[in-house]
Amino acid sequence: MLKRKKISVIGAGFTGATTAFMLGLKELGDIVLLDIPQLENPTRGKALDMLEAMPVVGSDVHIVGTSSYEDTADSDLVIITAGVARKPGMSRDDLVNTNAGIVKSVTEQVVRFSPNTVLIILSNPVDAMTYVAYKTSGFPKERVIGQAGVLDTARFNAFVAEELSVSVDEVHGFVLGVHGDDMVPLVRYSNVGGVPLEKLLPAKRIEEIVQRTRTGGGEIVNLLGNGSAYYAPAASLTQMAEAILKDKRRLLPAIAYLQGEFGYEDLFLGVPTVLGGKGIERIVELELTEEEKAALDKSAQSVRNVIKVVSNR
Ligand SMILES: NC(=O)c1ccc[n+]([C@@H]2O[C@H](COP(=O)([O-])OP(=O)(O)OC[C@H]3O[C@@H](n4cnc5c(N)ncnc54)[C@H](O)[C@@H]3O)[C@@H](O)[C@H]2O)c1
Ligand SMILES: O=C(O)C[C@H](O)C(=O)O
Repeated sequence: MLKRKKISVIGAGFTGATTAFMLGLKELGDIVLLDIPQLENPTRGKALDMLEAMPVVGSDVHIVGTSSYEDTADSDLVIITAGVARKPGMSRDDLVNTNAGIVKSVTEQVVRFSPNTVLIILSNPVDAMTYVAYKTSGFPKERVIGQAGVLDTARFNAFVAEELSVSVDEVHGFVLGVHGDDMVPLVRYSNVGGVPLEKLLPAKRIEEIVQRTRTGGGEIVNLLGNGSAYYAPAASLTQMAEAILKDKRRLLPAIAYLQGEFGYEDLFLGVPTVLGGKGIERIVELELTEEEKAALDKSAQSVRNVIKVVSNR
């Protein structure tokens, strides 16, 4: 019999709990949901509630809630969502000091019990938090990955599908760069059923969709009033988890450590990657126009500015 995969989700708040549930629905493995000791009972309660949903959906997975890192031992994949979320009027970068401390301490505990795991980081500002997890873990670069591009691309795809009234299955966007207002939706590489997007929508409308994508997280923060998005982020984490746990080798945008790729050194940035059993199997370099490269340079600079804050702590 095949051994089930083990997935730990650290942080049992909105994104963590929703992700654990989606992982369960997709029967991707046994799940450990962890939060701080003060929230041990609610965390156990959430996990038990999810476990009781599994017979209804026909998923043979175990789900447990805990505050003890021992329960996460020997995970195949650990997803870090621990940290604070922004409120209206804040930028993701405003969270840097609080979340850097949380991500560092969480990563230390995780790697103690799961030295061979793959890490996916969600906590914001995520490009810099992925850097913190990388430095703290001492893991090889292919096993430390940040989530941004799948979500940013999903937002772009959702807006395009609505605009053209076509299936979301047909829309293939590509959003690279920082998870912030300087992200880079690559319109030239976006298509609908193989037809370049630029042939289907006027440039002005595409630019409006690009702008809405860039500020997509903030749009939800303003609507929610107290917290940030979690359904689409959880779906994005689940897609990445599936690619890794099933060694699917999907070409997805993810935050990866760059050593010369796209002309950047010692930097975590959203780029096209192949995700498979090892984590990041490879980075796919694209040919960029001068304008696209300038936009990616701006993106890289905004990540560097936040990493500087983290490095000087
Ligand atoms: N990268 C992305 O695309 C993306 C998308 C959505 C949210 N986020 C970020 O993810 C983070 C979590 O968002 P959320 O909506 O789930 O927030 P939330 O407040 O609902 O949940 C965060 C959870 O982390 C827990 N936590 C805090 N410190 C911890 C620690 N030391 N150990 C274990 N758990 C700890 C909290 O108790 C809380 O339950 C935020 O930083 C948010 O900005 C990123
Ligand atoms: O916008 C946020 O603060 C949360 C997340 O990064 C998002 O894009 O939804």
